[in-house]
Order: sequence, then C-alpha cells, then structure tokens
Amino acid sequence: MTKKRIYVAYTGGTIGMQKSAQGYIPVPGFLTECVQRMPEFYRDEMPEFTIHEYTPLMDSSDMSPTDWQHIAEDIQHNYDDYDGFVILHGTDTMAYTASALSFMFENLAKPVIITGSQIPLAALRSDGQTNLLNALYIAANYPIHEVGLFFNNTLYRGNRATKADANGFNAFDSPNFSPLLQAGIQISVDAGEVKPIGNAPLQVSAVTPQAIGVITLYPGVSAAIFDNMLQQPVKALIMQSYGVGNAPQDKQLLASLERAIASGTVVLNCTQCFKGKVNMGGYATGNALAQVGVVSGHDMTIEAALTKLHYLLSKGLSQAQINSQLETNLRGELTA
Ligand SMILES: NC(=O)C[C@H](N)C(=O)O
Repeated sequence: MTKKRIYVAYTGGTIGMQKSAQGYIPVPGFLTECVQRMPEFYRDEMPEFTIHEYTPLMDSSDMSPTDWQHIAEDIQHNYDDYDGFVILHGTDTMAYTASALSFMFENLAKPVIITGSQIPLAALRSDGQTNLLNALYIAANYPIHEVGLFFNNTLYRGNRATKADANGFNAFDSPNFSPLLQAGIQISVDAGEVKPIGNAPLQVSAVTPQAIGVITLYPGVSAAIFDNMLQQPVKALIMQSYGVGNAPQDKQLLASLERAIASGTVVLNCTQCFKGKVNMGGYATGNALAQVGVVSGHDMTIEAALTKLHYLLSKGLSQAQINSQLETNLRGELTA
C-alpha cells in the first residue's frame, strides 16, 4: 500500500524554540533536525511527510491576518500534491488561525490539522512529540475534512477551540462543541466525520486586516468608552456582554450603539462567559440591544467571531449581508 503524504507547514511556536537570553525564540532549522533524530516519526505505520519551514519563524503572538493569508495560500499551492496538512503553530493565537482558515477554505476535501506544544520538542517532557506524531497519524488515517486543532490527545473543530490554560498541557478546550476525535488507547471519532479524500478544487477567500474593536463589559463601563471604541475606521465591534447577552440599560450607551449601527458599523454580541450562548430575548437588558440592531453571536468563541468578521468584511458585503451571515452557521462555528 502506498503511504499517505502529509505536508507540514512549520510557522513557528514553542515546539521549535530554544532558550535565549530574552526567553524562548524560534530557531531556523532546529525543529526539522529534532524530528529527523526521532525514529518514531519514521516507523512503518507513519505517513510520509515533508516539513516546509517558514521564514521568518514566528511566535504566534506576532501573527496577523496577513499570516493567515500566507498559510492559506501555502496550503492551496500544495493542495493537489498531498493527502493532508499539518500546521505547526504557536499556541497563543492558534485558535485564531484555525478559525480564520476554517472560513477562508471552501470545498475542503482533505484534513488540515493545526498543532504545536507547550514545551519545545527538544526539551525534556515535551508534549510536542505526541502532538505532532498524532496529528500526522490522524491526518493520514482519520481524514476529517475540516480545519481541526489537535492538542493533548484531542482533535477539536478549529473554529470552536479556545486557549484555556496558559501553562498546562491541556491548553485548549471547546466549550460549546464536542471534540471531533479523541486519541486514547483507541482512537475514537466523536463529532468528526471521516471521509475518503476528495479531489474537488480548494477555494480560498482572501482575508485582509480589518479595523475591528473588541470591548468587554464591566460594571461601570461608560458610553464615552463606547463612543471612543466606535470611532472611524472601526467597521465592527464585538461586545463581550454579560451572561446570555445582557448589557446595562444605560440610555447613552444604547444611543452610542444605535448611532454607530445607523452609520454602518456592525455590532456583534458575544457572551463573556466561557460556555453557553447569547439569547437577547431572555432579559430586558439583552432585548434593548437587539432593538438598536445589535447582532447575536450565538455561541461563537471570540476567536471565531473575530475571524468570521475579518472574512466577511474582506468580501466587501453590505452591513445587512454581514449581519445575516454572522447569524448563519457557515463552517460549524455556531449553534443557531
Ligand atoms: N506555546 C506556545 O507556542 C507559545 C508561544 N508564545 C507561541 O504562541 O508561539
């Protein structure tokens, strides 16, 4: 049987880092060398793989929408030559990149798995080997045609994942959606759908940097802060509201939102709770937001909300079209 071929896009992150006087930094060539010295990666059960190292390698905290575009184009460029794709990435913004790619790719008929580690691959007790080994194995043997995020033996839907622990190996969670697959003693497919690899051409939508504001409500937040946040060139504001989507019934604050919406700004209501979804019909405090034209973010993570807005704003759609797409489940990112 011919081996599956997996393309590894190595963008940076702790997995390939070394200690420097300023703390961990990515070092060119180092990760590939480490992998080549690990016989597990070359066992018969493993797929063939090619590691393509990016220049420069990045700490994911330095990434921007331009990097999402670069990764998407790299995968598109290599799409026909491989059976699956693994993206090695820092954990800090991994869930943002996973969400962004999920929106940018249409007709995805091959698996794309993003992973990394909390401890560098070359260091003692690294989680990098397990994460990369499993990501390669799963991409080859359990093709789930979507952008997944693999960490600590769990494959999550990319646009449902969020970084949940700054220090632990269980760095990600998917509060509102079951994992796609769990790699325990047995590999069990949960919410994911394994399908034969398809040949449909991949469509990639371009994403450009957009002026999007994010504001978290807190007791005492004032209309003046909203007015400042909503100044041009802000095209959209994500409001992380209380509970099921509530905000203070402050007339000036509501007027500020109303003015911004009337002038074309999109205002998206996401809950600041880790889990659960927005229901602006639940309380008068939420209903007042719906009345002025605030759109429900349902149970989207902040990562999904922000990247979906980038995707929709980059398409040059009207405010009404964006509002309606935001509330539509495009890639499994929300439960309506
Ligand atoms: N664990 C990590 O990869 C963190 C690192 N700062 C990054 O996001 O690139």
